[in-house]
Amino acid sequence: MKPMVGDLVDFADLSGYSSIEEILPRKNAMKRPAVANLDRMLLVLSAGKPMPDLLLADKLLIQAKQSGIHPVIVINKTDMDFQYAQELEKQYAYYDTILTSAKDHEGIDLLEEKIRGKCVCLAGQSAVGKSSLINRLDESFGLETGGLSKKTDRGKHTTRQAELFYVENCDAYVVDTPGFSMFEMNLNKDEIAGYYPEFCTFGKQCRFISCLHDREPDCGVKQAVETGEINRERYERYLRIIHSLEEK
Ligand SMILES: Nc1nc2c(ncn2[C@@H]2O[C@H](COP(=O)(O)OP(=O)(O)OP(=O)(O)O)[C@@H](O)[C@H]2O)c(=O)[nH]1
Ligand SMILES: [Zn+2]
Repeated sequence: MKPMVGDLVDFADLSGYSSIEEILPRKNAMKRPAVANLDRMLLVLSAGKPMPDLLLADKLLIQAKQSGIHPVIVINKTDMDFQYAQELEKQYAYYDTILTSAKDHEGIDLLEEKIRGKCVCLAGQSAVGKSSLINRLDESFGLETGGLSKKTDRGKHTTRQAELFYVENCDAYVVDTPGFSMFEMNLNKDEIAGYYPEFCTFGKQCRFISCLHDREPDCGVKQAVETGEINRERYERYLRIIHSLEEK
């Protein structure tokens, strides 16, 4: 077994260095970012540049739930577009969500509440502000942060590897991870809906137990999309995910 960030290990203290003797059993592990033993995954979205890739966000939320890790959505850069930040919050109304601005030191108290006494990772695209938020938790970390590429308006991938920090005033372990955009899911299309908290409520009204909420008649989820109880954009991205899995 290869060690992962977040692993608990038995180690031997040798002169000048330590050697891992055994990796202890993991309570969970995620593939992307590759981190073990998490209590929470903090999915960081940007309300300004770079514009959030919400398909990636939805896939990461599915992965967290599949791994048994509670996701928290952190909508950062609220100073750039507060209205859009609120729109995102609405779109993810079924999730635990906080609004922050690492630049203006806003919402850092909420972030502290979410991580207190826990082991968490910050995940998401490059340049959404993961390292900046960790710096706000303890300025002595002095993590390097990066701007956006002028050409593409995308992040520059400043953080290159996952790294664990201990935040003393919250008694929390926080993993900073490199931003990424590509994400392949290893799931069957009929499993996906079960990872959408809003679908679980309305799916009970579907005529068919195995309803994929796609082309089936009398579908509770589709009805809830029509009445606005389920966010249409979330639903349309769900269809993109299951159709891409069908093609595979
Ligand atoms: N306006 C604004 N800019 C921010 C905020 N948070 C971070 N930034 C800026 O966004 C850029 C990227 O921040 P990082 O903290 O490096 O982002 P990251 O998510 O760690 O990026 P990677 O390490 O590439 O994955 C930097 O120029 C930060 O100063 C914020 O709340 N508001
Ligand atoms: Zn249905």
